[in-house]
Amino acid sequence: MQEILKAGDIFKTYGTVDVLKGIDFSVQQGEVVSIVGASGAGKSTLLHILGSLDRPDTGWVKIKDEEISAMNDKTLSAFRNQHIGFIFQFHNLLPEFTAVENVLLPAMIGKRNLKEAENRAKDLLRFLGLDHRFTHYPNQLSGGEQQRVAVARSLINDPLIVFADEPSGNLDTHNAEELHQLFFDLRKTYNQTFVIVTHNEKLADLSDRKVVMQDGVII
Ligand SMILES: Nc1ncnc2c1ncn2[C@@H]1O[C@H](COP(=O)(O)OP(=O)(O)OP(=O)(O)O)[C@@H](O)[C@H]1O
Repeated sequence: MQEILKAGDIFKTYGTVDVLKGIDFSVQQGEVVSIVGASGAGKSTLLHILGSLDRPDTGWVKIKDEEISAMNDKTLSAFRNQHIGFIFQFHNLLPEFTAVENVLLPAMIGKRNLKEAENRAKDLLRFLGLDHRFTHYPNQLSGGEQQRVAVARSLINDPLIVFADEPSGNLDTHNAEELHQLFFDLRKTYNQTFVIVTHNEKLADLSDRKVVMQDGVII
């Protein structure tokens, strides 16, 4: 298996709080890795740094041999749009855009071929069981469906890796389990790599690897 992400010696302090205290982390292509641990352990902070949404105070992050932690903001922003997908607890869909249009947004920002992107958006929505929802607006979709649109949006640019922060935290048990199954279906069909911060023990147990954090370190 090929290593898709590698990070080392990551430290992060907010004010007087040492949030991350020397983290080493790696992910193989096609792996589904869960990061678990008590509230305040530093999971989201780590995820944001691995996903280039925040920078470490010291340490480095490489995605497919590109040292993203050394990139300037402009280069990093382009790399992020092209190669990294995100799913958050709240889907953050734009209410005035349809399901397909919401999925297309990262492709529009990245100035992709929009006809191709639209076909991919529809393929992804079909894969996620939303073939009958292309022209629906977010307020016409259930919570589980809205989150599946957000999953499709995270995948539109065919990212190397998707980072998810509590993706099922806002869903009931049934919808959460459906969403978790979709991550494994996407891995199986597209060899998609996921790093997921979760408090959901079932998802963590199903993952290929469960990384446990406590007080800013991996235990
Ligand atoms: N932007 C910030 N400014 C100041 N402190 C922050 C910031 N972000 C996080 N922290 C602090 O860093 C610590 C770790 O936060 P983080 O969100 O990474 O934890 P977590 O393990 O994801 O927790 P949870 O499971 O509750 O989401 C907490 O003490 C938090 O208050």
